Amino acid sequence: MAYDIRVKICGITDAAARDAAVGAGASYVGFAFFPKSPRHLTHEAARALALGVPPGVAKVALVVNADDAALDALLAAVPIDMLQLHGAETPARVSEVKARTGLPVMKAVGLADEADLPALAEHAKVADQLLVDAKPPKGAELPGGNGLAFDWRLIAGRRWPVPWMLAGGLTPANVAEAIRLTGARQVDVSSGVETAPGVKDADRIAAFVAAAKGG
Ligand SMILES: O=C(O)c1ccccc1NCC(=O)[C@H](O)[C@H](O)COP(=O)(O)O
Repeated sequence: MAYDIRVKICGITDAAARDAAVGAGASYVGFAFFPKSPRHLTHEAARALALGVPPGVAKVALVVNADDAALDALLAAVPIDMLQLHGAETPARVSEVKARTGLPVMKAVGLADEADLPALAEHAKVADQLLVDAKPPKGAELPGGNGLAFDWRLIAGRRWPVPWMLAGGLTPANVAEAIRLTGARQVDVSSGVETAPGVKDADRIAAFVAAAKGG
């Protein structure tokens, strides 16, 4: 049976991956703007990729603790539909970014244990969506996109008053079980559809979307 699960393919770095994501039925494509990331894009590269995304597929820009000048420059250069704040942004900063940009904002919150859950509730008061992700290990280079899962039982049965997306260590092999355990209606993947950091694989993207949608 096929389910109405919405999929985001994050960290797209080339046209082949973008087209694979769109062709497979992804609802969102994510572009990363974080220079330490193997998925980092220049504004020029992102603009070219974004212009090839059809209507109906949301273009998400992932930023980390971006200041106003960085956001202004990004949005002047790249046609974006949603911002994903993936750093230590506070709820107040989420509100500021929404007001300044006029774009919907998805706030990523990393989970390792129960102590991390209140941050989700706080951000749910201001963000348009939540990205419920694994907390990066101490000292990690990247605040996300590490291919690590958290214990999905932490959020089983929990709900927030805004749409949310499950992320962290998802793969074509485990995404159906993750959806079953958590009740997620949206899922996000980066590492799990790559052959190497930053190198997306079209077959893995297709397999992930099919597995997520129950097909
Ligand atoms: O992907 C990156 O390199 C990255 C860099 C800085 C902040 C976030 C980053 N990625 C976030 C994601 O790709 C996803 O939204 C999420 O963390 C899941 O990633 P993965 O566990 O690799 O599927």
